[in-house]
Amino acid sequence: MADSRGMVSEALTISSHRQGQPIPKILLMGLRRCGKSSICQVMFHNMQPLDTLYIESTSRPAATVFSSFIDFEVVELPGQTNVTDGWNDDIEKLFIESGALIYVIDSQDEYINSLANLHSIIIHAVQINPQINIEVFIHKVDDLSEDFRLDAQRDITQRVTDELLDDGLLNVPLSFHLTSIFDHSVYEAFSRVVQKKLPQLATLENLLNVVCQHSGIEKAFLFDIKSKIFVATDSSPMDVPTYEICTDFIDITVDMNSLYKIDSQDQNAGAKNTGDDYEPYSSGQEGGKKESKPIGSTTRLSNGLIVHLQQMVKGLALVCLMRKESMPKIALVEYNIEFFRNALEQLQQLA
Ligand SMILES: Nc1nc2c(ncn2[C@@H]2O[C@H](COP(=O)(O)OP(=O)(O)OP(=O)(O)O)[C@@H](O)[C@H]2O)c(=O)[nH]1
Repeated sequence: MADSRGMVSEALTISSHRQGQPIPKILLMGLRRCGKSSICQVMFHNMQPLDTLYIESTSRPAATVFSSFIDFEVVELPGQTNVTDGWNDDIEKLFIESGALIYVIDSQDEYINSLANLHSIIIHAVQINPQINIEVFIHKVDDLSEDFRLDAQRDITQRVTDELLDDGLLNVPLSFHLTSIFDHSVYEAFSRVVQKKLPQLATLENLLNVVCQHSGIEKAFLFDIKSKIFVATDSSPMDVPTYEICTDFIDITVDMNSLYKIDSQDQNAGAKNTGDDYEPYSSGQEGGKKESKPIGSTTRLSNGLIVHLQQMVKGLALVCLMRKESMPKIALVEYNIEFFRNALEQLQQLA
């Protein structure tokens, strides 16, 4: 088995590059069995949460390219990797290339060792790259009651920040998220991590605000269809049920879309184009992309709300919720969304 330095070197070797530059990384770290591989498999490889019970322990670094508005590479380091074990150029390079470090803590286990490990990693990481966002996932909270979750979050936050204060580190960009692969929390947390690294976030949010205001839309999300990470949303308040409705609607639309998938021969014959539009995530390699074939769908929920999904650029979809009164204006909604799509295309070209 490779030692820690070997692991770090290997993580750099498997990294992807675009136009000669390394793709910005999101590091995924944590002690063994804390749930790192499960998060990656569920989010980026469509694994069912219960199937993660059979995942074998990771012994080598693994990389997944997350291709969204801008590209990221999620690099998982095996639990036994000790990046604080001596200093070398590879460790420095790894932290410099990383925009965020997600540290996963198993909340169902004794977390004292995790906190000590996290502390030494933060000290190293911020020394090398003060801009790196440290994102702590307090994970596997599905088995904890609401009170216990909040207690765990309070306790972990307090201990981590106190220790950093003792070391004179006051301004570490540090966030804490309660997560589980058995609900939407891990998607929301990952979305927040990605959003912090999007230079275009403010522009995207403003654009979404304008679309909502002029189209009678109550809430709009710009989702990455494959991972269900939302890269932006408008400024109206967000609640979990709304988010869940939108992500479930993506699943339904994609499933329906696959049911009525038309093969390339039919397309050549001029058949209506409703096929699958995105390729699976590549594992650290740039894969050949299929041509984009937009998907879209609208439905009315039992509570009267309308959900509308329209695919935008690069595997992104706009999912919005409207009141039924907006339904007669659906042509206007689509017209405004078309403007939004054009703006996205322009932003993407600038990126
Ligand atoms: N209850 C619960 N169990 C989870 C969750 N996420 C992962 N697990 C379980 O935790 C165990 C370990 O998950 P892994 O993903 O293999 O952990 P890892 O951090 O990749 O482990 P190493 O590869 O050894 O470093 C598996 O049995 C998962 O089913 C979660 O959100 N809730």
